[in-house]
Amino acid sequence: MTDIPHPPSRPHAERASALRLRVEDLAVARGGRRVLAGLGCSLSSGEALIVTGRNGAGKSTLLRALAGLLPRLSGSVAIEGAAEAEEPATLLHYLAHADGLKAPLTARENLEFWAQFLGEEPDRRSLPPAEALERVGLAHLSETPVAMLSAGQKRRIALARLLVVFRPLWLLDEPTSALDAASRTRLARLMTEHRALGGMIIAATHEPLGLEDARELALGANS
Ligand SMILES: Nc1ncnc2c1ncn2[C@@H]1O[C@H](COP(=O)(O)OP(=O)(O)OP(=O)(O)O)[C@@H](O)[C@H]1O
Repeated sequence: MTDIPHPPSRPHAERASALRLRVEDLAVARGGRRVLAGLGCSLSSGEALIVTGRNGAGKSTLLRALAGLLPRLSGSVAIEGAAEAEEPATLLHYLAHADGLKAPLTARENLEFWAQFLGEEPDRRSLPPAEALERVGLAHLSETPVAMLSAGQKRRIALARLLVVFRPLWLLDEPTSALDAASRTRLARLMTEHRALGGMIIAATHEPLGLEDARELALGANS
């Protein structure tokens, strides 16, 4: 077990509970073709939004645009209630299709890397890497190089990354990909806990995620 103390509470933690994501008239193109147009939605602390639609409908495109990884043709994405100094990118985690892990490093080392890389604002809701691994049921693989893990185990470490630095907005692209039934149950619990801490979740999925009271944004009618 890694002995890393919980970081102290900071004002950042208090502000997060009053945040609101507001998306207005968003348009995004991929490969020169308009994929999303006139899209609007809003999300407050504790709320979740499920993004659905057929293959190619634009779910990943939406998440990438919200994460600031794709330029907008038009429209706006704002996180209201954040301090001026806080860039939107520092208020969110983006879980992509790729797990973004360093194969030669152990599960624990990967999480320690992310905790140092992302953890510029200590928050009492951030978990030490060892505890984050426990929460995804991988404490026993803490010292195993990621290169030796299965697809589902890697996905669970990528999910543990969300826990080592608290960020209010989770953007999850098919988060259950490669997860077995027990891991899906754990993920549902983690999402419920994140919402209870004042977090917001937008998840693109083809499957039920066990997110209670989540609203749905169905893409694809005109794409
Ligand atoms: N890198 C890219 N370059 C050009 N076009 C792309 C690129 N990635 C996706 N697209 C196109 O953008 C559109 C939306 O793709 P996107 O990946 O957002 O769909 P999706 O709803 O997430 O699909 P899936 O359910 O298959 O994951 C598709 O028509 C796709 O062909």
